[in-house]
Amino acid sequence: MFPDSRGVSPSVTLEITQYVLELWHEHRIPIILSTLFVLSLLRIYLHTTETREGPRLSINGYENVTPKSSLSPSPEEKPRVEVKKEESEGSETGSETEKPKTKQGPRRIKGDKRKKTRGSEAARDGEPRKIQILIFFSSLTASTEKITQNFAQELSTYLRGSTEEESSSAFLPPRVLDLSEVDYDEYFITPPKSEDAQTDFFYLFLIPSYNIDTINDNFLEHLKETHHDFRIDTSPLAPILGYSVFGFGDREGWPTEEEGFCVQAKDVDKWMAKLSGRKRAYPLGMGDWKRDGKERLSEWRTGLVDVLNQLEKTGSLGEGVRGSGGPIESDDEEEAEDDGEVLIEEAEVSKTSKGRGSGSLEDVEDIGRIMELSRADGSGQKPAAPLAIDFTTEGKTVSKKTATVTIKEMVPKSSPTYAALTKQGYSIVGSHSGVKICRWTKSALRGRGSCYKFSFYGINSHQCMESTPSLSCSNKCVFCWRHGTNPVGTTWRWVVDPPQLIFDGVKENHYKKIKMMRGVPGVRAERFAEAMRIRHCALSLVGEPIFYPHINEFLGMLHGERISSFLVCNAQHPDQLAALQHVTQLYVSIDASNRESLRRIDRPLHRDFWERFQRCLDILRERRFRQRTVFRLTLVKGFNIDDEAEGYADLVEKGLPCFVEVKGVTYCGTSTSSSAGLTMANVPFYQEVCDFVVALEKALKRRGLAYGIAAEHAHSCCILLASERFRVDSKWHTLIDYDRFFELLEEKGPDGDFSPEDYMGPPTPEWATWGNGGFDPRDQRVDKKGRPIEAS
Ligand SMILES: Cc1cc2nc3c(=O)[nH]c(=O)nc-3n(C[C@H](O)[C@H](O)[C@H](O)COP(=O)(O)O)c2cc1C
Ligand code: SF4
Repeated sequence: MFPDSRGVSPSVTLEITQYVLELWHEHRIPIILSTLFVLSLLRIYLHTTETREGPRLSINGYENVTPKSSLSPSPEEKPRVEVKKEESEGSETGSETEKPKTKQGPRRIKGDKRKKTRGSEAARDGEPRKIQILIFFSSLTASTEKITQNFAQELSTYLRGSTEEESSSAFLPPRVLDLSEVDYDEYFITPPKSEDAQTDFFYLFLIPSYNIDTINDNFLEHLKETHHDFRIDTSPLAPILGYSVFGFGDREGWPTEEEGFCVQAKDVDKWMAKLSGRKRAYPLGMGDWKRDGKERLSEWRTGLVDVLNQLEKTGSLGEGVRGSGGPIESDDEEEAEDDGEVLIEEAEVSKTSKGRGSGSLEDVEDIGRIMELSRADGSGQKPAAPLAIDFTTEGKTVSKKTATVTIKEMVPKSSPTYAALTKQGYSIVGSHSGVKICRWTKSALRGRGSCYKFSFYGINSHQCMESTPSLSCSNKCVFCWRHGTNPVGTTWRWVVDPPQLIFDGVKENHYKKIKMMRGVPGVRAERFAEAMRIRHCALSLVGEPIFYPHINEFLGMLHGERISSFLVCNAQHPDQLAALQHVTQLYVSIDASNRESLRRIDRPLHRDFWERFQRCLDILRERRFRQRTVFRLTLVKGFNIDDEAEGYADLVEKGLPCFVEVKGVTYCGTSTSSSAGLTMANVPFYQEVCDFVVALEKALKRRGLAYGIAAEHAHSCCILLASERFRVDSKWHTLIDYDRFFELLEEKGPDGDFSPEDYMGPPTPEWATWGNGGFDPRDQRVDKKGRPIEAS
């Protein structure tokens, strides 16, 4: 054997190797275990000392996160406003050293790479977050530019306070950006990058409209292209916190929106909704720069400041806006439903009935429902003809059962009725009251037309609250759109909630629902602001309002806040009707012209329903010079139209109401009101309603009664006959002077002696009178899909 190059002989090497192997075989287990232990320690050490930048998925409020001193020292962050030019933006908003933290798909076409890591996602735990408002404007003749500068200054003051000490908010000074100078790619393909990854962005736009080629067209084209570019996410601006648009226009040249008023602001609003994933934080505002521009802008700013303050506090834009609670964004009109609209609808009934079938049927009034269920008997077959049911014929069971009933809540939270009603959009207040925002309120907020009560009586639908203090009723009308879901009873036998609780609750819930409309496309800032003041209350929703034992106190509260009251009753409670104090307008539903027909249609619970009905007409007649009385007729083809004009004329002769409202029943829903056998075929055409009204007018004239056809609202198939008492100098005066009504109430009290003529309003507008259709010319008519309908 020769020694190797280092002078070690091979035999020695072999020995060493054998020795090492022996050692290994002997101690390998402890060696492996110790190595694993050391590696684990190392791993733990590295893990605990690593800098973590976990994603922050939701913003949980900005309040108190930024000490004022941390925002104020930099001159850049003082409450100043300046027009940022394209060149100066780069250093502020983009940081080339900032690395994207998540993978980026091959979507960008130009500009910087899209970085999914936006401010909020990259936030370090506990570090303050900031909100940067960017105010974009365009201006050709410089007026918008000037307004924008002032606006930014004001907004800064409102959000940050006017002094350094006060500026402890999360808001950075707003930045004003001229759309003719900014690089669109920097702001409108993705939100800009913030230097510190701690800033979220909020976009505002002040846009004048031009029907000539301007920078607005380039800008809109860019928004449109971005949205349609298949390589870019359809909502690439979704990371911004929200946006809102205000438009300037000139009503002298472009009087209405259809004629182009503020058309480009509307377009910016539309495209920003798409690009931001519908983060409209506040409705589109519009102003005429020569007339109400400043006023509208300041109104818009007030609403905006509310939203921004909420954003700072909660990190959310509030319900109704995408990304913040339940979005109700939709371009589709919701199903028709309101006090005036009697709907044939059944969709919910069977479901609810099934739900109640599980042993919760305790009241005799539910016999109707039981009967329906048994009729349906699982076969799903509809009865061939409407059933004439007098529920009071179940007399024995009635007395037996009601005698044992203890006082309970009308609609307990745990009941299927509660679930069914809330699912349908009602807010249940206390245990027996409800409020729901009607489709006309939503429609008016979007400038798409008000209900017939605007045309006939001057009620602003967007300022109207639809509610009832009693969800229970004593009829089971065949066309009742909540038939089967609302409780029924002949007497009040439930817990009674105090009126103040109901009053506060219905208002609160109404406003909550209005606020949820903030992000809905087409809602106008001006009407939205007005809607935050309820001026009318339609006591009619579902159920029988005068059933509530404290109805007069409740009315007093409404009137105390100058909220008018339109109360609809079913002519089954003469005693309560006789005790009713002043309401602005008192309705009685007249669903048939004779006893048999009334039994078939209203399916009353009271045995003496016809006598009760007659007594109510007598009371109405007595009251006609104290209350503004109205007969409401709902026409259902095959039930109460044919040959009944004479019978109705007799009833008018008996009750001598101030007005007779005639309305065709409205069809809604996928199936018919099967329990009653109603179908679409029972819905009269408008022409049929017109023919009926003409026949009724003739029948009244034949009786020597001075009534005439005063107004119409073809859109909702409704026509108004009025007593000649409301015709002055050959002009109909169906409108109401609400201010005068409240003055009279204050002067004379709720039982005071004053007559409907004392608060008669100005003449009915020409467009609402008979023969002119009745659609509010301020609004845009749309079809069911929201497409504009051209005026014929
Ligand atoms: C040529 C021209 C076209 C206009 N077109 C419209 C229009 O289509 N719709 C509208 O509402 N206002 C229109 N206006 C009114 C402007 O929008 C309004 O004057 C606005 O306040 C101008 O803002 P600016 O001074 O910042 O450019 C137009 C004004 C001009 C001079
Ligand atoms: S009166 Fe009020 S609640 Fe009734 S339909 Fe009109 S806006 Fe709606």
